[in-house]
Amino acid sequence: MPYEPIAPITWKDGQVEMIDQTRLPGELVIIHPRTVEEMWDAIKKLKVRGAPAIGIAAALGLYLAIKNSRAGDRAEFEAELKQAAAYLASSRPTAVNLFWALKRVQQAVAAATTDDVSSLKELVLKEALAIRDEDEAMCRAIGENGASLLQDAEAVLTHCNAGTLATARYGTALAPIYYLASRGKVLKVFADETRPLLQGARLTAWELHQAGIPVTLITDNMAATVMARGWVQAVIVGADRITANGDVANKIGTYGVAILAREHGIPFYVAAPASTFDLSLSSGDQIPIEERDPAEVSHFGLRPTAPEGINIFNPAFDVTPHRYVTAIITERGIIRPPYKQNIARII
Ligand SMILES: CSC[C@H]1O[C@H](OP(=O)(O)O)[C@H](O)[C@@H]1O
Repeated sequence: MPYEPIAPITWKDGQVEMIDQTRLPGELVIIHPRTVEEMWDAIKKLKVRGAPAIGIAAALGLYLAIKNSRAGDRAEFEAELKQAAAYLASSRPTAVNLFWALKRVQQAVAAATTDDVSSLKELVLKEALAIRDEDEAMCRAIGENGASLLQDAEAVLTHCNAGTLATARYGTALAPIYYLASRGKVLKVFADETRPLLQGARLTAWELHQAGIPVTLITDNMAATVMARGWVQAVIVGADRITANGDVANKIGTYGVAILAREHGIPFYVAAPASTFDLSLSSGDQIPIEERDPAEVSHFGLRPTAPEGINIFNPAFDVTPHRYVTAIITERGIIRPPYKQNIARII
């Protein structure tokens, strides 16, 4: 039986079941957000994180917000739903999947033929679960589509975590690695630790090790040496938002890895579902970049690693210009330059 990567967020026995990713790799802790406020907090604090997983969490957060609604009619119900969507949208600004999912659930309710509030409540949950199920299928397809690009490689480098923990299951950047492994082609993976929150060390290394895939953890400043020594034949990363021209917002540090890959003649692949594309933005300089608590940079847990009172810059994402992107792997196929035309054709 091929290895089945873990699903980070599901709906089971009438409640959200979610891995608290801030507790990994030391402990596998399952939590059950019961209110929209608890879901907002889980997204904000990266208990659930990764663009597709954030979208699923937001959609389920909408259901938590309205499941006990006492709205007297459809108009009141839709007003409550809109208010909850605005609240969840305030949790994190960069991953477009969050906004895409909130909009999709609201549109499903708007298109409903019933005015019965109980039926509309059920519809919200049904749409949230459809988003989750479809994301799992998209990740499988990304795995299959991406495999053709990696099948001749021995090792790849990845940044942050775009694995099963960032999606419904299987991941985006790690999906081709899981797909190939299930067919007997086991790639080696070099995982950037990915400061400051260490998604690579804590999450990518953990999930690949669980899957029996040989993973080597490196600090972010080792990527150049790994490439210079010829140890990797490709780089593959996820994305939080891709604009109409193919610019890619992803975890801070991705842009630097892309430049290093270009310098070393190594292909730089981005893996993402269609729900990560934002065609309303023409280029990456329009993408809102989340800036987080400076303490994430100045402390290692509770231990200060920088003097008090200094300036700290802590953007959670950067933007890689499309010119550094070799190809974008989606569930609909592989998109190559010229990106503006080919994204418009495929997405
Ligand atoms: C498959 S989307 C993964 C994407 O999201 C991560 O950001 P965060 O951990 O802050 O949610 C990172 O940018 C990953 O590449």
